[in-house]
Amino acid sequence: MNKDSKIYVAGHRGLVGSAIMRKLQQEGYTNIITRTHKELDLTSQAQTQEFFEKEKPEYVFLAAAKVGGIHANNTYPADFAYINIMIESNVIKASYDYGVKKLLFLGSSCIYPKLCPQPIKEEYLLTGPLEKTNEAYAIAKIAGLKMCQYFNRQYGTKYISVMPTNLYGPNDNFDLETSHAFAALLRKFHEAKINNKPYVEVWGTGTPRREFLHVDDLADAVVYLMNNYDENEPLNIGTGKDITIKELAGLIKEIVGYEGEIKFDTTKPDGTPRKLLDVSRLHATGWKHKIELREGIQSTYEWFKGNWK
Ligand SMILES: NC(=O)C1=CN([C@@H]2O[C@H](COP(=O)(O)OP(=O)(O)OC[C@H]3O[C@@H](n4cnc5c(N)ncnc54)[C@H](OP(=O)(O)O)[C@@H]3O)[C@@H](O)[C@H]2O)C=CC1
Ligand SMILES: C[C@H]1O[C@H](OP(=O)(O)OP(=O)(O)OC[C@H]2O[C@@H](n3cnc4c(=O)[nH]c(N)nc43)[C@H](O)[C@@H]2O)[C@@H](O)[C@@H](O)C1=O
Repeated sequence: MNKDSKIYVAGHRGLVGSAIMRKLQQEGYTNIITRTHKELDLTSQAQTQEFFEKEKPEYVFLAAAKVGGIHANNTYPADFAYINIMIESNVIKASYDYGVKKLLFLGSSCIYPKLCPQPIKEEYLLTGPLEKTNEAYAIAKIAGLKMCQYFNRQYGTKYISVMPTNLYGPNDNFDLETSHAFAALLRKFHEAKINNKPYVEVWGTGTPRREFLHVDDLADAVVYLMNNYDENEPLNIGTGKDITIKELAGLIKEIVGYEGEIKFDTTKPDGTPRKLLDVSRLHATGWKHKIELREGIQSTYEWFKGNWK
């Protein structure tokens, strides 16, 4: 990308899209175009085609999607499959039709089989059954990354796909029903502290292991990869380190300064037992994360206290 290349960030107000915006602006990119969901519904083929025809972006970061935590994924599988497949199909096809030079597609670590060997290498894709709580979303994301590869093969496009681990940071979704674990736990411990609640409820058994990456690191990685990665194979993005949900809850509790108890609600699902990414191919590109988890929790908590309402 040149500093004046026309860059479309789809989903620019979300957790990932807003971090990509900050990164591009910091690095001096001056020609970024955006549309809110209300201005452009990417599930509409007609609206998407019209937008690409008019704007003709040169580079596309596809960070618009229907996203949510374990409960949302498990409750609304039709929405997760339908909306994501529509957005991907429309943006990928319009990018081809209107000559986009390069597109970066955001997948997710949940595309890998539920009981994969750990750490998960990119080649384990489609080698076993998926985790049921997010199967619909995973199927949609697999369709997206495969479609990128098929367009590259048939039409010679330059589409790359990345598979990030669980993300957190500013502009996350803190709704307790639909959010991911990190955001929910940060809010729960904060509210329990200010309301003097005797305990915080953590879903599931606390034994599942997850890998957490700060979204500013993710944005740094995707801008770097847009400029430096051209392979057809999807690339994992993570830290290469994981912890249990119980350990995460303990860390957040400590950083928030909450002194009550933690209770586990085992009526809630655990999801996949472990999904630690193998990041050796990512490291071989020359990129590595910078923000460690403790520091990331601290800065996200500061952001949350100042910005979340
Ligand atoms: N969060 C995570 O832990 C992870 C996220 N990812 C991937 O990163 C990407 C972004 O996720 P994240 O930032 O967390 O999600 P968010 O929910 O924070 O943001 C999604 C964005 O997509 C927009 N959007 C949704 N539907 C439409 C639509 N029909 N038309 C136009 N825009 C739409 C939303 O706009 P609006 O707000 O106006 O509705 C919002 O800006 C996704 O592809 C996700 O799979 C991958 C791994 C982990
Ligand atoms: C990124 C990834 O995110 C999703 O997968 P997930 O990692 O299983 O999602 P999660 O972050 O919501 O939960 C992680 C773990 O944490 C536990 N947990 C404890 N307490 C709370 C809690 O209060 N809220 C939530 N949501 N989970 C909690 C929860 O029970 C589970 O064991 C995919 O659907 C898919 O969208 C995807 O790609």
